[in-house]
Amino acid sequence: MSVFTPLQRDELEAFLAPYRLGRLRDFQGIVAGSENSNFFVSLEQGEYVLTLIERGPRQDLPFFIELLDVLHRAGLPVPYALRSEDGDALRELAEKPALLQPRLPGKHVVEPNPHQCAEVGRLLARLHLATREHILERASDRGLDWMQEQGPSLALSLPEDQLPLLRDGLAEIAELRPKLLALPRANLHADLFRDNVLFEGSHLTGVIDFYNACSGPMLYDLAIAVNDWCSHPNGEIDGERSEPLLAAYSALRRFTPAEAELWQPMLRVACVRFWLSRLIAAQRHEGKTDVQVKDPGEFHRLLSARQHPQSVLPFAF
Ligand SMILES: Nc1ncnc2c1ncn2[C@@H]1O[C@H](COP(=O)(O)OP(=O)(O)OP(=O)(O)O)[C@@H](O)[C@H]1O
Ligand SMILES: N[C@@H](CCO)C(=O)O
Repeated sequence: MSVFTPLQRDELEAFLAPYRLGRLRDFQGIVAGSENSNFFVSLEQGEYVLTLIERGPRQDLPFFIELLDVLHRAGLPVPYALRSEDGDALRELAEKPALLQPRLPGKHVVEPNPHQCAEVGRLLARLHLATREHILERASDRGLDWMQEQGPSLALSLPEDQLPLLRDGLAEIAELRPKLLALPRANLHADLFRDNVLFEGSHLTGVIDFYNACSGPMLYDLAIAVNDWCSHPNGEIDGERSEPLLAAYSALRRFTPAEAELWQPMLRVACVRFWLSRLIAAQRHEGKTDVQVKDPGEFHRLLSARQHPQSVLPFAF
């Protein structure tokens, strides 16, 4: 189970008291998730999620809190940091930065249908439209520079037959970097996988885990989402799911010609990013049975399949 920092009931009760949400009924470590420690917390006044931040620079936490406040005010179904009676959103528990957020309803979908994919496209467009006029600047700590820095040494850990694909991916990123960075920008979720979205039936009820959020090209968010939501097991894109996702997005924000031109490379960039981060996580947690480690090989398959165009951006709509 991915709870890196176990909690005692009395330390949790002391932490929760300043929120004035009533007595602690129950709490439980959350198995899903691989980066932070999360707990479902049941209090007299409702259901909440406590997150202990395990990774990443502490100085960025005010950015996440502010972004979620902006998105919450824009009516998006996101968690946001509750304030203690002293007005503090970011506190400390077990020597880790800690946030208490409302628990959102719904469940993750593993095999999304076209309607759910369209909901994801709409959600992303709303996120981008809510932030693009007043972008909260934060460079991704897993952006293009990070890929260029980490890629070559991680490539050495790969089986020889996978090496050329990663090397080509990194070379393409180096070549296209100025064009990618010139694309229209907003705030991005930058990790919109199925396990970060909640649904009740076909209704999208929550988007969680904004700890990779950053500022950057909006197209990158689409590429990350299409790769995860719309891929067949062999890595190829399923048009039955990608078309509704992209069409629902473009109904709210039209793609530009530059975005249409860079769509295929952007899908590959998003593959490289998660291939690398999964390789790092697999090395870091090797041999541990209590940490959820996602398969890096999935992004090898996706990147192989992305060598040939399978999806077109509907920019001419
Ligand atoms: N606000 C919330 N409402 C409902 N459930 C939540 C909420 N926050 C987290 N969860 C649950 O906790 C799980 C883990 O949360 P999260 O994805 O944020 O963890 P993480 O370790 O940061 O994950 P990841 O591995 O995706 O980076 C989610 O899959 C979800 O089931
Ligand atoms: N969503 C990521 C993990 C968190 O960044 C992945 O599936 O590799």
